Amino acid sequence: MANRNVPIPRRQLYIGGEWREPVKKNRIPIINPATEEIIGDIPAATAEDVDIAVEAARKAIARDDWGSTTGAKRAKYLRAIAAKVLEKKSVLATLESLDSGKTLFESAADMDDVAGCFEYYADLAEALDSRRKIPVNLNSDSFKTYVLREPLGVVGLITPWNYPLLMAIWKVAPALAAGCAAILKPSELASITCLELGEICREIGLPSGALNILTGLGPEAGGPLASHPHVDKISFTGSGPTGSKIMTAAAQLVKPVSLELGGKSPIVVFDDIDNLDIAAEWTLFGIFANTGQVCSATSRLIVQESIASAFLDRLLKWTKNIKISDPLEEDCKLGPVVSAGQYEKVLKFISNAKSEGATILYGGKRPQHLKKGYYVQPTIITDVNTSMEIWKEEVFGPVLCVKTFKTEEEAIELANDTKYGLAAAVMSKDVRRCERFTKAFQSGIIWINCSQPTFNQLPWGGKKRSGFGRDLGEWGLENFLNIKQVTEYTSAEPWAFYKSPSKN
Ligand SMILES: NC(=O)C1=CN([C@@H]2O[C@H](COP(=O)(O)OP(=O)(O)OC[C@H]3O[C@@H](n4cnc5c(N)ncnc54)[C@H](O)[C@@H]3O)[C@@H](O)[C@H]2O)C=CC1
Ligand SMILES: NCCCC(=O)O
Ligand code: NA
Repeated sequence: MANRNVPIPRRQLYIGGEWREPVKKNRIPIINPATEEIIGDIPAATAEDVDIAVEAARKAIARDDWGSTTGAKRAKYLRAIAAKVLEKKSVLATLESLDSGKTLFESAADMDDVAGCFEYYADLAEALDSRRKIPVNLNSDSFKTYVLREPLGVVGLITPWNYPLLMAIWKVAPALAAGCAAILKPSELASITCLELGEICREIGLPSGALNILTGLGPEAGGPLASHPHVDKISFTGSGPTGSKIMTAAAQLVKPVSLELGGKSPIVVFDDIDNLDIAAEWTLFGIFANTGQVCSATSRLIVQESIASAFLDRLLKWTKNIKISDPLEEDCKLGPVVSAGQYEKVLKFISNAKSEGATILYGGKRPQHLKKGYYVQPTIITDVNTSMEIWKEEVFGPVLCVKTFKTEEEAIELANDTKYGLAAAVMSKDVRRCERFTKAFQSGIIWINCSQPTFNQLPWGGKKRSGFGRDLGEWGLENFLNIKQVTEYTSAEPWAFYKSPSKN
C-alpha cells in the first residue's frame, strides 16, 4: 500500500500569485471516500473573493509580463509547471487518490497526462507567435488586411471531481497558452490537487494573477464567476443541470460558454470480432475505469444476439477478476465512488432498474469485504428496455446496461437512442462497417475497436445534450482566443461614396 500518511496541505485561495484567506473565512471539509473520514479542509470562496480574483486577473491581462508577452515566454512557464508536476508526481497522485477515491495507478497516469497536456500547449503557445498575425490577400490595391489572434481576456474555468486535476488542466493549459488570465473553480468534492497547482505556480514564478484558484461551493463560488461582468468566457465540465444554470447566468451578459456535459455512450459489439477477451476487456475498461465516473463511459453495451450469451459469460469472468479495494492498495482496479451522495445515487439507479423489471446479472451492492467507504460492486444489468431509466440516464458509476440486436440498422438505432451525444464505440473487424458506424453515430468522439483512449491532440466534446465546444487539440486553444480582423485602407484616392462638397 502506498503511504496514506502523506500530509494534506492546509491551503488558502490562490489569488494574484499569493495564498489569501477567503473574505468570509469559511472552510469545507475534505472527505476521503475510501474511509469516509475527514482528512482536512479547503477554503470556501464567495462572491467577494471572486471580485478580488477577477481584479487580479484583469491586471495580469494588462501587464507586459503576461497578457501581451509572447507565446514563447508563456511556453516556458507551462514547461516549468509540467516539470514540477512530474517532480511531485508521487505525492500529487496520492493526494488525488485520497481525495477522490481514484486508484493510485489511475491517479499516477493522470499526473503524467497533466504534465503532457502542459507540454502540448507549450508547443502550441510557441507556434502561436507565428500565427498571431496572418495576412489575408484580397487581391486589392486599396486594402491591406490581416487577422490577429489575441487572448480572449479573463476566463472562468469550472471543473468536476472525476479527474480533479486533469479536467482542470484541459482548460488551464490552453487558457494560459493563449495568454488569458484564468480563474479556476474546481469541484468542492475534490480540490486538493488543484490547490497544489497553485503552490506549483508560486514556486515556478508564474506572473501574478495569470492563474487564480478559488475553491468553494458551486452556487457560492462558481455562480458569481459565471455571472461576473468582467469574466469574458466560462468553460465548464460537469453535469447537465449545472451546465444549464451556467449557460443561463452567462446568457444575461451574452458571455460565451463551452459546456462539456455527461453522456450515456454506447459500445456496439458485433459477432465478427476475432477475440472475445479483447472485446470484453475494452467493454470493461469503457465502464469500470475510474469506477465508471467518466463522462464518456460506454455505459450501454449493445451486443449482437448471436454472441450475446458467450460474450456476457466472458464479461462476467473478467468482471469477477477486478480487484476492488482501498485505491492506494497495489493492483486495485476499482475504488470507491467520490462521495456519499454519489454512492446513494448509484445504488438508487440500480434499485430503480430492478423495480422496473431489469435483471442485475452481476454486482449491484456494496462489496462484502469492504465495510467502510463508498464502494459499489461493478454491476451488469440485463433485460433492459429502452423506456427504463437505466437505459436513458447517466449513472456516473460502475454500472453497465446491456441490450442485444440482430441487424446493423437496429444497432445504430439503439446506439443513437439517447439525448446525449458525447462518445460511441464499435467493435468489429469489418472496416466498412466501422466506417458506416463512424458516420451514423451522433456524437463527438468515436472509438473503433477500443473505448476511452484519449489524446491531447484530439478534440474532446459532444453534441446534443452532451454540450458544445471542444477541449483539447488546437480547438482547445481556439476557445481562448479572440479573432480580430484588421482592414487598412492603403489607397491615396478618396473613397468617393458621397458627393464631395468641394465639387458643389
Ligand atoms: N460530465 C462530467 O464530466 C461530470 C458529470 N457529473 C454528473 O453530475 C452529477 C452531480 O455531480 P456534481 O458534483 O454535483 O456536479 P456539478 O456539475 O454540479 O459540478 C461541477 C462543477 O460545477 C460547480 N457548480 C455547481 N453548481 C454551480 C452553479 N450553480 N454555478 C456555477 N458552478 C456550479 C461545482 O462546484 C463543480 O465545480 C454526478 O452525479 C454526475 O452524474 C459530475 C461530474 C462530472
Ligand atoms: N479520459 C478522460 C475522460 C474525461 C471526462 O470524463 O470528461
Ligand atoms: Na474528497
